[in-house]
Amino acid sequence: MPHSTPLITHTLGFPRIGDRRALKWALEAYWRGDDTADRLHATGHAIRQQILDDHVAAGITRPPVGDFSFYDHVADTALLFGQTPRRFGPMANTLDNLFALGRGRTAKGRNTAPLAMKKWLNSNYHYLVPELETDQPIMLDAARYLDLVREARAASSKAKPVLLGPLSFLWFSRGLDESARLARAEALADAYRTLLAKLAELGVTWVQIDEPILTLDLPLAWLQAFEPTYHRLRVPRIKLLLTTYFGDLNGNVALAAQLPVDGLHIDATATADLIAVADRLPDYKVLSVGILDGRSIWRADLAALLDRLRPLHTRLGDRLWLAPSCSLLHLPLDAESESELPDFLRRNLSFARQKLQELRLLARGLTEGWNAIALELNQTAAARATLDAQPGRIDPQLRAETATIPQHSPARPAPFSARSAAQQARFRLPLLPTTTIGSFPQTPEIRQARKAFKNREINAAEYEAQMKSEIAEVIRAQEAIGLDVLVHGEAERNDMVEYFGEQLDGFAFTREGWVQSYGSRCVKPPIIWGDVRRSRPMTVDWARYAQSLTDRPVKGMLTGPVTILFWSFVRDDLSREAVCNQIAEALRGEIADLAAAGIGMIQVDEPAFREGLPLRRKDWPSYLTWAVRAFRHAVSIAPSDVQIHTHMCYSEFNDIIESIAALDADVITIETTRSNMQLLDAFADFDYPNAIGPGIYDIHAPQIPTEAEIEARVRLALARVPVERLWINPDCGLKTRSWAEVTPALEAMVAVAQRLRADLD
Ligand SMILES: Nc1nc2c(c(=O)[nH]1)N[C@@H](CNc1ccc(C(=O)N[C@@H](CCC(=O)N[C@@H](CCC(=O)N[C@@H](CCC(=O)O)C(=O)O)C(=O)O)C(=O)O)cc1)CN2
Ligand code: MET
Ligand SMILES: [Zn+2]
Repeated sequence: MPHSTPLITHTLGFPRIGDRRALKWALEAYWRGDDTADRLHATGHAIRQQILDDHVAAGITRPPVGDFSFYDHVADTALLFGQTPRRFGPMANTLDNLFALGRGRTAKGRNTAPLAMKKWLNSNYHYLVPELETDQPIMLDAARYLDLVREARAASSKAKPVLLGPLSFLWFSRGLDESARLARAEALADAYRTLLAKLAELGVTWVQIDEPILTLDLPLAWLQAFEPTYHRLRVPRIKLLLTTYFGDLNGNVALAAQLPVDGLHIDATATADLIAVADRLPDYKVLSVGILDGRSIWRADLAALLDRLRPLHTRLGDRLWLAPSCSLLHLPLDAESESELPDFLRRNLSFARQKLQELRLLARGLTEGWNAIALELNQTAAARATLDAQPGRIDPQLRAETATIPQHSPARPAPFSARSAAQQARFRLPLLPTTTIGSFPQTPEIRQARKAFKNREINAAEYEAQMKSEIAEVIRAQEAIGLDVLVHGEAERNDMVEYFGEQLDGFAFTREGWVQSYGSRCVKPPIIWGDVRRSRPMTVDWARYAQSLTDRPVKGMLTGPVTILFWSFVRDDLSREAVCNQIAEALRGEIADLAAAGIGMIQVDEPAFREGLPLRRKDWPSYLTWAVRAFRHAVSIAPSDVQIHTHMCYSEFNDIIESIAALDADVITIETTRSNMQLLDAFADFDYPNAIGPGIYDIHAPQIPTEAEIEARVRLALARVPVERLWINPDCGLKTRSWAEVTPALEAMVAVAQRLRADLD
C-alpha cells in the first residue's frame, strides 16, 4: 500500500544566473562602474527570491540557501573561513573581496594574480582554487552567509543552508601539500561548528554539507579523517545531510553510512544497487536519493524511476528523501523559454525548473500511487516516442559508416620526425615560433552584429562582410605585431562548440539555455539529439579567405570531437563513445577539405579532454582509449606536411601524459601560467616527443604581462623542453580580452621571442 505522508523533496543547489542572465549583466555593469553595489544586491536578491518562489510553487519541501554566489561558492567558502592568500592583503568576507579573488586585485585595489580557476570535478563549471598558506589562522567571518540564511528563511522557513564540506574544501585547495591541508581539518571543523551553532540560533534544523570527494579514489588518510572531522561538527539541534554526487560511493559506502550525521545523499544515477546502500544505513538516518540526473536536460523516464524507488520507499518510509543527483547549477534555468525549438524536442526537455516538477511528480507517484500521475506518465512516454521516431534521430547509413571506427588504430601517414621535416621544408619557421590560440577579442561590435543578424536586422551578406573585415583587421594586426603563425581570430563564432553544432546535423540550439562557466561568463551548450553528420564544409571559406590575406601560415581552427561532445548536452540513447565517433567522422571530412584548400596548419582544440576523464581510475582506460581514437580518427586524414596543432587548458597532465602523447599532434599548446609552468613537468618527465607551446601569459586576467615576466616563463620552459620543439604563445584564446590589453601583451611576447632567438643563434 502506498504510504500517505508526503515525502520530503529538496534540491542541492539551483542556477544562480537568473532569467536571461540577469546576474551577468548586473555584475558587468557593477565592475565597469556603471551601477552601484545596491543595484547589484537588488539583482541578487531578486534572483534568490525567484529561486525560493520556484521551489515553493512546485511544492519542493526544502529549497537550498547559501548555494548562491555572486561569483563562485568555493571562493565564498574561502572568505567565510578567512582562507585567502596574503598577497591579497587582509580580506574580510565582503563582496568586493570576492571579486578581488576572481579578478586579481588586492583588498586595497592593487593588481595581483587572481586565484587559479579549475574545473569542478568533471563539469564545465570553473571554481576558484583556494590557496592555503602556512600559519594562517582560521577566522570565521559569517555575516554575509548568515544574512542569506535569514533572508531565505524569512520567505520560506524550510530553506536548508548549504555548505561545502571542510574536507572537500581542503581537498580542492592548493598552496599546501596534501598532508598539510589535511592537518588543517580539525581547526577548520571547529570553525564550521561555530557556524552551525549560529545557524541553530536562527532556528535552522537541517544543513546540507557537500562532500563530493567521497566519490573519488581518495588516499586512506583522507578517508580516515572523515569520522573525526564529522564528530567535531556535532551541534545540538542541527541535523547534517551529507551529500555526495557525480558518482557512486563505491568502496566508501560503509564509511559514508556510518558517519555521525543525520542523513546521506547519494547519486542514484551512478549507483547500481540502491537497496544495498539503504541496508548499510543506520535506522535513525535519512537517505536522500538523487534520483533525477541533475546534469541531464532530458525529461526523465518517471515510470522507470518509480520502479527503482518503490522498494526503497517500502523499506525507508519517510526516511526517504527525493532530490536531483547534484546541484542544478549545471543546467539552464527554464525549458519554457525555448518556444522556438521544434515541438518534438521541447516536449522532451527538462531544465532546472522542470526538474522541480518532475521531483514533485515522483514524490506523488510514490505516496499517492501510479494513478495520481498517470496523465503525466503517459505524456512523458508519448513525447519520448515522438522524439525516437524523428527522422534524423537514427541515420542508418551513418551508423554503418561509423560502426567500424572502434576496430581501427588510425595513424598519421608518417611518424613525427618525418612529418616535422616535411613541415619545416614547407613553412621554414624560426626557432621559438610565436603564435596565438585562435580567438581575438570578441568586441561589442562583433557581438552586436551577430545579434542584429540573428534578429534579421542585417542580412547574411552584410554579416559576412563585417566578419571578413574583422578577419582582415586581425590578420593585419598580427603581422604588425610580428607573430610567425597567424589565426583568423574566430570573429564569426559565438562559441567554439555552439558554432560547430550550428553547422552539423543532429544538433539543436536554445535561445536562453545559459549555464554559468565562471564568474559572469556563461556558455550555451548545444543539444545533440540526432545522429551527427557534416552536410557541408564548415570553416573552409573563412580559412581560405584569411590565408589569402597573408604569406604567413594561418592556422585552420576546429574544435575537437571530445570537446564538442563534453560541452554539449548529449542524447541519452547512445553511448558517448558512439556520439564522439560521429563527430570525429564529421571533423575528418572538414580536415580533408581544409588540407585540400591549401591550409597548411590545422588546430584541433581539445580543452575538454581532461575534463572528460572519469572520476575513478578504474574507468580511465576505456575513456582514454576511445577519446584518443576519436581525435586520431579526425586528424589522421591530414597529409604529412599539414601541421596538426591541438590546444588544452585547465588541465593537469601528469596522469594522462601518455594519452596526450598518443594524440600525436605535431604541436600542443597548453595553459601553464597559473601553475608557474609546473604543468610542463609532466611533459619533461615523460620526454614528450612532439612540439609544445606552453602558455607564457594568463589571458584570464586583465593585467598586461611585462617582458620580464614573459622572459622568466620562457626560460622556465627552456629548462624543460628542447629549444627546437618549443613554441611561444599565450595560455588560451583572447576572446574575453580587449585590444588595449592584447596588443601590448603580444608585442611583449614577440619581443622576448626575438631577443632569445638572437641569443641562441
Ligand atoms: N562552451 C565553452 N566552454 C568553455 C569555454 C568556451 O569557450 N566554450 N572556455 C572555457 C571557459 N571560458 C569561457 C570564456 C568565455 C566565455 C564567454 O565569453 N561567454 C560569453 C557568451 C559567449 C556567446 O555565446 N556569445 C554569443 C552571444 C553573445 C551575447 O550575449 N549577445 C548579447 C548581445 C551582445 C552583448 O551585449 O554582449 C545578447 O544576446 O543580448 C555571441 O557572441 O553571439 C558570455 O558569457 O558573455 C565563456 C566561457 C571552458 N569552457
Ligand atoms: C577554451 S580553449 C579556446 C580555444 C579557441 N581556439 C580560442 O582561442 O578561443
Ligand atoms: Zn583554452
